[in-house]
Amino acid sequence: MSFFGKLKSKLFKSSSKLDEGLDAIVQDGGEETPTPEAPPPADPSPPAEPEPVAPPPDVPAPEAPEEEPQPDLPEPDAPQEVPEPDLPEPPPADPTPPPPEPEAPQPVDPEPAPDVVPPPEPPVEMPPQPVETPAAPPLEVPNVTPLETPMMTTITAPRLDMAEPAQDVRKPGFLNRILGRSAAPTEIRRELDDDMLEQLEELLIQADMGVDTALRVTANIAEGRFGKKLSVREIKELLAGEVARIMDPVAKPMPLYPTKPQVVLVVGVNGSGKTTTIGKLASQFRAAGKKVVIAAGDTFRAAAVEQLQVWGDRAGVPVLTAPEGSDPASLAFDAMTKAQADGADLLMIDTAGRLQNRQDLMEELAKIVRVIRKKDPDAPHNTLLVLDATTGQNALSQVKTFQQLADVSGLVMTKLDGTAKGGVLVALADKFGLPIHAIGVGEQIDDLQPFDPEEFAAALTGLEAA
Ligand SMILES: Nc1nc2c(ncn2[C@@H]2O[C@H](COP(=O)(O)OP(=O)(O)OP(=O)(O)O)[C@@H](O)[C@H]2O)c(=O)[nH]1
Repeated sequence: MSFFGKLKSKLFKSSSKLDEGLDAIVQDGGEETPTPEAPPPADPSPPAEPEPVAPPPDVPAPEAPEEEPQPDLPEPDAPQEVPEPDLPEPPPADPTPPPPEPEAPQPVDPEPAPDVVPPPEPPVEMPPQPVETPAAPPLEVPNVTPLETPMMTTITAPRLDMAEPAQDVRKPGFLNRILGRSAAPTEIRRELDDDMLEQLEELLIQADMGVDTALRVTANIAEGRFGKKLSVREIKELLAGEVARIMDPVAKPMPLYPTKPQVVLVVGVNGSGKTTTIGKLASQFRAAGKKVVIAAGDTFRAAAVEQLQVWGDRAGVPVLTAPEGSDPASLAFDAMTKAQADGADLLMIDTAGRLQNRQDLMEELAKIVRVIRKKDPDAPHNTLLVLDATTGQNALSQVKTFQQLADVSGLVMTKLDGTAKGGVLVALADKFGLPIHAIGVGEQIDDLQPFDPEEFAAALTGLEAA
């Protein structure tokens, strides 16, 4: 919940893009319909109405959840014994289901009092959910097991079968009452047809999910729902469910092994966030009690080395450097020797990211690997590819390229904060199935989070926390 709030706010650009797009799609040809059961939008009171269907007439119905679907009969409450069919007094010309009592102050009031008394009920629209304790453990620091258990999600995938619609934004609250509209909760729904599907596909492509993934996702959403009327909320839930389903298999923290030192080679194009990510990871591992050594393998750029030293200081981890222009493989060898001598748990090796000269880079990486294998034939134990989310679809070609250059074992996606291209992560998962170990959501040392598919899906689609 706390993490969700943080991630959601970090991913606001992606989610608002989808949000706005979905609103526009549903409004385009959609029509206002009463919300099926109109549960009160997330409020602080104990929910009293467990009944899934058949909204009670107007009575607040404090308890006594009617057990059968007949809404017509006015509750056995004292006051209105009168027939009064099912239409409550504020009839906003609806189809069938009686509008479920506009201002129903839910929990409290002992007596009905139809709609006279506007209860104070604060006009909460979005749940405030501001501060939150960071809670979520940083980057999984699994213990010594080759195949870590992600420990994070318990797949609560928002299963949707359109029966659990609901608290769509439009809340018939205070303002409506003041304006004299008794405002039965309504929401716009649009029938799912070819046209709408096409618009959805388009929107997902724009959100950087890629054509193939967008087509697959929309096809899954459409399955069994063609011709049905869907609200924005329902579409978001369906979408989030699909995204989570794709992402779930790849959400894996970086595995830790008993080997000492475990060698982590970090690759990626210049500027993707390698240095920053190494610093963040080193800090998290150190906080978890691991002894870490960093090797500044991008010896071609003095600035890169300096930057890594700054991060090493922040993380409280030693950084081994070599003179500018020296052989990175030789530095890696020295670093390996030192890490072994020091009994370090982890050796993280930064590398250059000059894709302009792919051949040179390939040889350089291959040489680093060759050299460290003289010390440990199994090294590197992880090869992390760091990708910048703001590059959108370009991240896909970077994965392809680096898979040719190195034996990529997992991904870290940086800069998910402040980009509208977060959907590319879905495309990556769908296309390559490489483990996503962590996501970068800012420039601070603690802005690296474990990847949680459900939270990511909810944040990406703009779904409110349940
Ligand atoms: N907003 C945001 N910025 C990030 C994130 N990760 C890295 N950055 C920024 O991206 C820029 C590049 O990050 P570096 O870590 O230097 O990237 P690099 O891959 O090491 O780049 P080179 O040293 O040029 O190879 C820096 O300004 C970082 O602060 C992130 O998750 N969010």
